[in-house]
Amino acid sequence: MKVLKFGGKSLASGQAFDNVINIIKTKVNEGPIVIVVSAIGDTTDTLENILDLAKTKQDYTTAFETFKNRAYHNEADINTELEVLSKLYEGVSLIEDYGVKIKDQVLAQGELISSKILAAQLNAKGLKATPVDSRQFFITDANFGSAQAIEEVSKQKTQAYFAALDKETIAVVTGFIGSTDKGETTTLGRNGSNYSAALLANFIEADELQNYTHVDGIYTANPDWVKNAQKIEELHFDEANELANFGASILHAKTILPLVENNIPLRILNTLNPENKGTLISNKPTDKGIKSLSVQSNVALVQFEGRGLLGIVGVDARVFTALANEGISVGVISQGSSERGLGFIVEEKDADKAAEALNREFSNDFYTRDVNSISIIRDLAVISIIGQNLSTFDKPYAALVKNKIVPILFNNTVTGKNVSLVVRKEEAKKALNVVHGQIFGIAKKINIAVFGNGLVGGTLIDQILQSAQSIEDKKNIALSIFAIGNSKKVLLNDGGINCNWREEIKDQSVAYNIQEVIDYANANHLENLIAIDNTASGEFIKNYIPLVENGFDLISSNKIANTISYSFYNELRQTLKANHKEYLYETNVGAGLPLIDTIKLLHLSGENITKIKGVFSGSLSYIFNNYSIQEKPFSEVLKEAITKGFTEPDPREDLSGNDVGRKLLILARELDLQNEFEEISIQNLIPTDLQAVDTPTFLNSLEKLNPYFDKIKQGLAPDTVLRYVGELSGDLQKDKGVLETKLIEVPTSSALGQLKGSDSIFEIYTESYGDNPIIIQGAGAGASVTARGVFGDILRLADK
Ligand SMILES: NC(=O)C1=CN([C@@H]2O[C@H](COP(=O)(O)OP(=O)(O)OC[C@H]3O[C@@H](n4cnc5c(N)ncnc54)[C@H](OP(=O)(O)O)[C@@H]3O)[C@@H](O)[C@H]2O)C=CC1
Ligand SMILES: N[C@@H](CC=O)C(=O)O
Repeated sequence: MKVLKFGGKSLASGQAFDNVINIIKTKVNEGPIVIVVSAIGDTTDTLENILDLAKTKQDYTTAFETFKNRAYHNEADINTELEVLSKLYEGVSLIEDYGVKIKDQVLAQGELISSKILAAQLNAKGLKATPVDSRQFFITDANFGSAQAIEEVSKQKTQAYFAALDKETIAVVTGFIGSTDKGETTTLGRNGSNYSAALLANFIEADELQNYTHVDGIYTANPDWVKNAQKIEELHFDEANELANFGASILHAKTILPLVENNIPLRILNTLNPENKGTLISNKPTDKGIKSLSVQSNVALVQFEGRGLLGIVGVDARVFTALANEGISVGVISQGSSERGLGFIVEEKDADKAAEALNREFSNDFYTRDVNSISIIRDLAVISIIGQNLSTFDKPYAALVKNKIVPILFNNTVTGKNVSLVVRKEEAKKALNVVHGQIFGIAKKINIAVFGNGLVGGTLIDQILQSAQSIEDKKNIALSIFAIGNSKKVLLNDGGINCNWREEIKDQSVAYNIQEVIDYANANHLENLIAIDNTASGEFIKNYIPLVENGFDLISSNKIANTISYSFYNELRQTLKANHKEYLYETNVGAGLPLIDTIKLLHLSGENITKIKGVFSGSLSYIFNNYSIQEKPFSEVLKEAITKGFTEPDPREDLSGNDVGRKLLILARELDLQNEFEEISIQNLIPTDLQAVDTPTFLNSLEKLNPYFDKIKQGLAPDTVLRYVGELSGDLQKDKGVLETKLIEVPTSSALGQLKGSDSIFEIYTESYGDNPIIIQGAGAGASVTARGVFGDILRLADK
């Protein structure tokens, strides 16, 4: 025998109801079945609302008429139930009050109607079915509203009923309701229909209880909140019990126990997807480990503090007695060993009542100043990690802090198998996703905002979109670009921007400021945030600190933030530290070459770097490598460098030597030198008349550069070429180094003279390496190598 239980939602819509009939038709061919039903759809709420209208002397009759006229009420003879309701409502409206007994009688009509309608429908489809009022065999205590079955007598009556029932007839039994031994109607409380089904399965020793819901089974987290939540195939009774205790809405602790007694498996199934095998809960051992995350929203923290409470016996007892007297249930509890304060979680609706009860109880202690405050923090949520012990809690906790979510409280259960975190309600969804990703090893989602979609930024976006799937497959990291911003507009998509971004940015982008992007990320609960600066803007860097303070890690190809004042450089790093955020900028020197990381590691390991010199600029390398040996005008070679994407957006940043100066300064600061940009000796290669004009004018006047550079070239000695070099020297153990950039003449046969294309070369001299420097050489400019370098920074951050 199988017991099939159908919830209210399964019976509410046409499609679901048809599925219910089809499921029953199929199951009845496989063996004997008994059906348990809840009230249809929102019936229970509606009946209660009408009751309240009647109590408050409002027009309850219109609402009751609407209820009676529901189309599906024509499908069975439910006059008795409607008559009972009519009388009860009339009585309540007369006396303007009702008690729990009346309420139970009213609500019970929902299940009675439901069982009649389903039985009638089954009969109409040629199956033999009868509605069964469970009040005749579920005998309960008199705890109206949340009654408990008296098992022995209920079992006997149930078995007697089913023994007498024609074996061919399908019983459609009302869930949720019972009666006292005096015949008064009771209801079985929250999840009552599931409890009825479990009791029935126990009493008739069913082979399985199949609970048809509107979801495919139990998930690792609520799939409405966590997109990649996974269905759990099998659970042990103990694990299901834990889940039920922590508020999994499908389960209720008291529904598991009757099944455990007779070892009856419970399968959670979906009426709308009956082919799915759902979740099986049985006594079969399952892999140990974390099973699920649950969230309890709408809770508040009551904080009770008193300096005079240390060592006083009985304070906690008074607190909880005062709450118990008000019928207030307490969740997470926290008390430090100092005994100076006690914090506990209650449902939001009970918070004021709890505070009032404590104020009353401790009024005298306020007077003596032993108690000094009772306060409430509202709008909280509790996230429970079922199956988590503290020994492996470090990663989810660190991930939360990294995402700027610091739990207000956390505790673990005495069994050591569950951890509960109290967080702000508005952070709950993000927190749930962060913890879920960490615990279940499901692709860690990285949400990226790219600022600057020019040569480097645009190439980076394309690279990310092309590689995202393979990175997710190989590294379990899901990269999602949720924002692309330029100097005027931003394109936003919390689900991830796709390959059409160039079109979309034209049609769908909007004017913005940085706070709007931050607000968007928060409103959409986006976790693991990275902001990437691919601009060359001195304005944009003003956004770095707000971004860090709002939970973003930073990556930049833009060199400005690292080369303005040393005080900003320090302030940024302090902000990063205070907010547990990272800033990576490997492409600031040598584009995609691994230079900054190498210098950082050498310095950190205590290696004494004595000098760094070389050709730092990819564009100037390209320009002088070619101009020195080709018969082309300087302006033409410069145009080639611009077209190939080697130069800065304004190429004067390169020709002025500033870009090389910045790179030198960035390396110097990696060595803890505190130089300022103004202290760099820079040879500017731009004739004075072209230094102050705007960028378009300069770009239209490139030929004016030719005489200046021709003269330099003509002065070259035989077998020499021009190279623009940078050098960091001096006593690098002191506060400041000597930084210099200049155009020099080198033998064609020398290492520098042999450079080709846009190659940069960096010679790093250290104490251990002596006269043989570490040499790093390779393409020092170009959108694609630079974007690849930025991509490397993204993966470094994502891996942390
Ligand atoms: N090219 C290379 O080889 C290397 C470049 N870099 C660095 O990469 C960065 C980008 O260079 P590149 O792609 O060539 O530059 P581009 O000029 O091609 O692109 C710059 C982008 O930044 C945007 N932008 C400008 N100001 C702002 C602002 N205030 N807020 C938001 N967006 C802004 C521009 O928007 P709009 O179109 O609206 O103006 C544009 O989308 C530079 O900092 C450069 O130093 C680093 C290493 C190597
Ligand atoms: N314009 C720069 C690009 C990289 O920083 C250069 O030429 O090196």
